[in-house]
Amino acid sequence: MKMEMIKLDIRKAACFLAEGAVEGMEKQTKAAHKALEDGTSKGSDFLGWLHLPSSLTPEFLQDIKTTADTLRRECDTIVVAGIGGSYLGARAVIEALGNSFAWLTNKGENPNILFAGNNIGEDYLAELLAYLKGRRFGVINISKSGTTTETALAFRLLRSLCEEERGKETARRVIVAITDAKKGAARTTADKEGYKSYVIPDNVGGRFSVLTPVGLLPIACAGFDIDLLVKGAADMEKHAAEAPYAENIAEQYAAVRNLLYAGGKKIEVLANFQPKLHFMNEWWKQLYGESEGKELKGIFPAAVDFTTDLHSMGQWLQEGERTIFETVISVEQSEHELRFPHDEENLDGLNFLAGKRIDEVNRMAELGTQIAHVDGGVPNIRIVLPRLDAYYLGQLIYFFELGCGISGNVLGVNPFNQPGVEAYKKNMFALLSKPGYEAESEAIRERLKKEA
Ligand SMILES: O=P(O)(O)OC[C@H]1O[C@](O)(CO)[C@@H](O)[C@@H]1O
Repeated sequence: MKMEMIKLDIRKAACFLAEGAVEGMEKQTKAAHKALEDGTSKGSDFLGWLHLPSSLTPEFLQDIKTTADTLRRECDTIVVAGIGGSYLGARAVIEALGNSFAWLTNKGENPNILFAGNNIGEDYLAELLAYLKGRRFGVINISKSGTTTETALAFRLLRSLCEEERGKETARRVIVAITDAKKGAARTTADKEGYKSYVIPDNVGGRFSVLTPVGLLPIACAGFDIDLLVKGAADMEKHAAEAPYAENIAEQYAAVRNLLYAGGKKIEVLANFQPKLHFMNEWWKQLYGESEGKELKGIFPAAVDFTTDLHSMGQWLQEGERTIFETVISVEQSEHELRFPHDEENLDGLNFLAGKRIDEVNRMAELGTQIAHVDGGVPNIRIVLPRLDAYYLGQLIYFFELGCGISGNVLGVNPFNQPGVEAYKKNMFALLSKPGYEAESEAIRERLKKEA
């Protein structure tokens, strides 16, 4: 199979900017990229993702595959417990590569991968436990900090059911922990129980961790090729390190989005025309949202699935407030071939499409949308993938990560922290009277009384 590089087309965005504006960003963008390479960027303790793809050894990847084989042999269902960066990357890749109806059509060749620990929904958890009862299930418990409430809660429930259903000894073989090297509940339990465990490197933040065991183990468990995924990322890493500005797609993306933002485009809408990319949207939203939304700055990352959402959000996108730009992930080739059917009666008047590839119709929907939105005042960036496979997803992941690091530096924020996430946690713990939060508990109760 011929391997190409994914492409970025910024022409329909650059036409909304002053002539030469993108070229004029070269110095600033290159400096922002260099700050990552030199380790002088804000948040430079968290640059472990930058050369991660090229540093993953065959031995390390083999170890992940061996663990995945054990889980695949011993489980018909694997629950991935994690939230944010501790599950979105794995889910994005698994859904992009998998059959859309995998959980219905699966005849046992692959375990079903389910996700938990990403909400506090009592019904969700109760229904999950009811489903797992009597099944040969295993758990991958993922938490960098090892202290996240949502994940810890799910893990308590899953571990106890797993031990109950499968016995303590088997549970030890089918529970795997991916967490900090030393601290946190997930680490302590894993060491005490003798679970197989992997370390999330200190210098890789959750949202940049998909190419660590956080993403690689669930993806390998689902039966997908992690060697190819990592190769795609490593090839993009090499491209980005060497390419001049005009050809450097991560730099170009970072430059254009910052220019659009400075010109009043406060919202970036990531769009796809393949339903399988829905969770890629979700992963991207966390990556850019947590990295740039701080110090009262940052593009708001929104996302849509087309053509589905053209029938719900299409009106707003076409004629709403002109503060948005669109970034479309475009896939050139689909994996199956299916043609538009002919109908004798032609009641819907669609026989003019009969015999055409459905993909061709989708492509025209994509082009028609681009023309309409650009005419409606929405700058458009296109990212083109030859096909949806592990190799090009690897490229896409690294492209987005690097683009994000560079873009955050251009914006002038620390792209690698997320202090704002603590605010809700602090209030929730105060409301639930967590030991150590006595003063906060009292203050928040007083406040609620006054506001009642
Ligand atoms: O892996 P952890 O430590 O459980 O964190 C999960 C997610 O929660 C956050 O820390 C926010 O609270 C994210 O940055 C992270 O991806």
